[in-house]
Amino acid sequence: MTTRERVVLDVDGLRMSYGTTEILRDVGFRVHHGEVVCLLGPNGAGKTTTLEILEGFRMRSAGRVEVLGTDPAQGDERWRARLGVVLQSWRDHGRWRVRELLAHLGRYYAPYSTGQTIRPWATDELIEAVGLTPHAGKKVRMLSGGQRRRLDVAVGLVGRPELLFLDEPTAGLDPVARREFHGLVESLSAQRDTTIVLTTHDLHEAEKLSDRIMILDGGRIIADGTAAELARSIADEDEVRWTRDGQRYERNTTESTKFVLDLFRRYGEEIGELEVRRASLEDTYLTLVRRAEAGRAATDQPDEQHEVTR
Ligand SMILES: Nc1ncnc2c1ncn2[C@@H]1O[C@H](COP(=O)(O)OP(=O)(O)OP(=O)(O)O)[C@@H](O)[C@H]1O
Repeated sequence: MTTRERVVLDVDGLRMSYGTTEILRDVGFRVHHGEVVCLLGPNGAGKTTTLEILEGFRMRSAGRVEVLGTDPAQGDERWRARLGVVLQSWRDHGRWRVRELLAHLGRYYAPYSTGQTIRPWATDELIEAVGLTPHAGKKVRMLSGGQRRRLDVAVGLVGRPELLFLDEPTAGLDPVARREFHGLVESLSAQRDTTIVLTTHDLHEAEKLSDRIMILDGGRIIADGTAAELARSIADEDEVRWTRDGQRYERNTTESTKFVLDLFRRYGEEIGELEVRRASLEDTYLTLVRRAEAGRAATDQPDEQHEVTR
């Protein structure tokens, strides 16, 4: 078995209720070593709940969950040290300075170093990787929102995790910070050592970063595949548009590459303004969620919600 085939996350029949409200009804998926998987879904679909269950922070109502071969409900410190978590909400360490905080948190991971993975990540190197070098000596409460988010990411990475959970990691980041964060995820993913599960509402980000996209809606995974596979599931035709002799043409085809090749063979340089358009991830996402919601509309009854603490 290659490492790429190793199952890192194995979820089957996962259910979760808050009081009488069932949030997750039947969630199932697998994630393999080295994959970057993005969990999409409308507000309130249960993405954070799912991540919290996988991270061992929240107890599920039913179903089978294995994370790095362990049920998170029984995960010990050694298991936890192999995970990195970037939560949606900030847990305050306002009085700490950035470098001190990361060095302090890093010490927890030192006993879990292995021959292959030196833990923790060297503090200044990590600070550099998340673009916080100019702010390394600042108190956390003096950081801007985006700088805090970078620190959140550093906290998630300090133990050089095998499996990294990122809950809306780029919320609040400016375009430059967002681009840098994407570079960081891409470099982690290129090494194929870190498996990454992230949630985002930025579909461009999802498409750019992930090997696979899962859409959670109505308590179930309603789609699971690459962005191209999901697009094919709603429309198996691409739209080809071109101009010739000042005239505009349009054609839908399932074999756009062959079609364009034939077009050039026939008309060569007469062809101008060629465009091949596949359903975007946004088109696909909206169609799949609308379809799923339409399917449920007749049967769903709104429930009362009760707060449940961890
Ligand atoms: N502690 C809690 N007690 C009761 N209900 C909760 C609790 N936490 C979350 N919920 C409810 O569970 C549902 C799913 O919440 P969750 O935060 O998992 O969704 P999400 O998909 O991450 O949403 P978003 O995209 O808005 O972050 C929501 O309806 C939310 O109100």
